[in-house]
Amino acid sequence: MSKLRVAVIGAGGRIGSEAVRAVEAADDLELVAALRRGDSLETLTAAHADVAVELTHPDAVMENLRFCVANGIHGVVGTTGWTDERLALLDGWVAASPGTGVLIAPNFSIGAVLTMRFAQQAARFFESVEVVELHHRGKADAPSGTATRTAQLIAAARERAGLAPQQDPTTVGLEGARGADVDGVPVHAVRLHGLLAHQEVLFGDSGETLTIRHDSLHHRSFMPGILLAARKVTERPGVTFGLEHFLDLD
Ligand SMILES: NC(=O)C1=CN([C@@H]2O[C@H](COP(=O)(O)OP(=O)(O)OC[C@H]3O[C@@H](n4cnc5c(N)ncnc54)[C@H](OP(=O)(O)O)[C@@H]3O)[C@@H](O)[C@H]2O)C=CC1
Ligand SMILES: O=C(O)C1=N[C@H](C(=O)O)C[C@H](O)C1
Repeated sequence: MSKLRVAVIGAGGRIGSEAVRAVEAADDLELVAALRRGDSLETLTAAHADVAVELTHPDAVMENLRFCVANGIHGVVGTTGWTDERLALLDGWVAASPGTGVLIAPNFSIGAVLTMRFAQQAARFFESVEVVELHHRGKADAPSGTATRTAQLIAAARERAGLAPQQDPTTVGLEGARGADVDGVPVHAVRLHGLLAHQEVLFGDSGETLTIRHDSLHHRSFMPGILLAARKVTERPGVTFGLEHFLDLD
């Protein structure tokens, strides 16, 4: 059987370089291109890539995806910075390229995907909830894509359960002291040398708290998710948001 032809865009980066090694090590995948900043996207078509793994920067991801989708190259996207406007744009491109699939995963690590799922399950049982994400100093953006997604999923679960919005009677003496408001869920971002990617979801109610914590200690933690997505995205036309849709979690 012929191997799936995979390219990595952002191959010189922290996660991109790990992805290059992971694709090279996979028996059923062939690394056909490894693009760094400044490399031409035409390399992807010249290399007949089936799938492009996009791991660059929020400023670069849209142009890269526009090119891939227009050329029928499936996308596996880890780059952050997703907004409703960006998703609508991508939806339009994909609609014009039938059969092409794009998976956007706020987090490729299985533990982080489970954290989001567990947080969704817990959300309706607790009066209050806050998210703390902690990352390395080189991170491009704040809050993390994972924290934003986690907060959105929690907020939706609370709303479905008919929970009242969280009240915060605190007087804020300094702007930012209570974090960012993501759909009513406070999200706090820590940037610390020595860390990689970590998240705590803190739930509280009368006389008890529940903390769900996940730690990515090495970029290897994202590789099984990336490889799985590369293998499955070719069978999933359209835009999919979240690796959980490619996993059997139930
Ligand atoms: N979904 C997930 O599970 C994960 C997502 N991420 C996300 O992935 C993205 C990258 O993270 P990280 O690896 O830490 O960042 P890095 O800065 O280490 O790597 C990004 C790389 O992309 C390169 N680059 C920038 N623009 C382009 C372009 N147009 N074409 C090709 N290469 C380009 C950069 O080049 P240069 O160095 O010259 O700027 C850099 O080498 C971030 O958005 C991050 O949040 C990270 C980890 C896990
Ligand atoms: O920049 C990172 O490092 C990470 N980015 C993603 C995010 O913003 O959620 C995933 C993971 O947290 C690592």
